[in-house]
Amino acid sequence: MDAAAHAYFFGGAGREQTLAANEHAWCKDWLWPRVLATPARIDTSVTLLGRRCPTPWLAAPMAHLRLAHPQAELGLALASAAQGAGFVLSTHATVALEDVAAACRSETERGPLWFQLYPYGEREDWLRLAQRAARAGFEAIVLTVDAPVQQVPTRAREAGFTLPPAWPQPNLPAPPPRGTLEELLAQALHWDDVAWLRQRCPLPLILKGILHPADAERACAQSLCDALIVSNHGGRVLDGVPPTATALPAVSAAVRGRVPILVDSGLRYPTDVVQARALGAHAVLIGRPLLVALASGGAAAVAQLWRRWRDELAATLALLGAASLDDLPPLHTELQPMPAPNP
Ligand SMILES: Cc1cc2nc3c(=O)[nH]c(=O)nc-3n(C[C@H](O)[C@H](O)[C@H](O)COP(=O)(O)O)c2cc1C
Ligand SMILES: O=C(O)C(=O)c1ccccc1
Repeated sequence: MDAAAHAYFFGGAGREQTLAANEHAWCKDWLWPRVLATPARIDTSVTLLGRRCPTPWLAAPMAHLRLAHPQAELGLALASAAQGAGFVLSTHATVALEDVAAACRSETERGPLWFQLYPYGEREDWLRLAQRAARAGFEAIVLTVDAPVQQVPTRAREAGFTLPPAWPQPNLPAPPPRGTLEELLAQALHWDDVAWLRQRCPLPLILKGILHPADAERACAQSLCDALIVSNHGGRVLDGVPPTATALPAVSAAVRGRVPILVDSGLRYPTDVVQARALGAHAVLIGRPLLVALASGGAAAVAQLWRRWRDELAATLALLGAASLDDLPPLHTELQPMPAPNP
């Protein structure tokens, strides 16, 4: 991949403080292992929106994957489906959503297949695209709400990143705003737009990009979503916002079990998934590690990554004495330093 594309994929907003903090924040609480308690069998599955998922992770929606590898979104989706991982297709994908759904259909042990929606154009344009995704076989719409205004990552700007001419983007609801601030502000989504879409959307609606517990409370109180994703967009939108590991417990407390919570940004090891789970998330999305795999070896490398993650998650659970993710104790109570037991 060329240097400018690399800067686009791996960069963040501003001075990349949030980008850096995301990864570190997953290692704040210690995992307390249990000995002589190894389960005979480990189950890595979770239940999400009434569906059994073989693994607790999905590939995060990422734009323009053809820049990373010619197999692009098709390779990432197929390898994910084959390894029991979920996949979220970006509005800015370089492959038609129908082709992605068709490629995944024959995988029997696949994870959830969701479509990420950027609400360009008019409300009817968003709805038409959601209906198209439903017809193709997608199982939910992920509405990204955290990036009404977004700039190209600092290092990508410095590297002069631009998309090649005639770049394929077959799933746009309408032409995206060209990028003047006035245009972006005028097109920004508001709560009443979410309510409008939710009433008409043929699929479960998931809000992506919640960090503030008050926003989570509002989404739940007004029944505006079927699930929400705690995300800071991998540190790409507003530098200086908290890492998601910091926001997650507060969001989880605000949600009070009303909807399932997913989280992304900075998860790099299966142990981070255990931390996320213990802090209140039901499942996670993984972004850039999959880009590394896709760019280095296409679908085969992605499949290898997911297999390694599943093995490592199973090993982690075994060492914690948990037979499944449902069997884990909550981190912040049981795994904080505890008073020494009486001798
Ligand atoms: C290159 C790139 C493109 C992205 N494109 C989108 C997108 O089109 N839609 C979206 O909702 N999020 C997009 N994201 C954000 C990811 O879905 C996700 O929130 C983030 O990458 C997770 O953090 P991680 O990369 O640290 O795992 C993108 C992220 C990257 C790195
Ligand atoms: O780069 C991104 O993170 C992203 O979400 C995006 C937004 C608009 C166009 C392409 C990607």
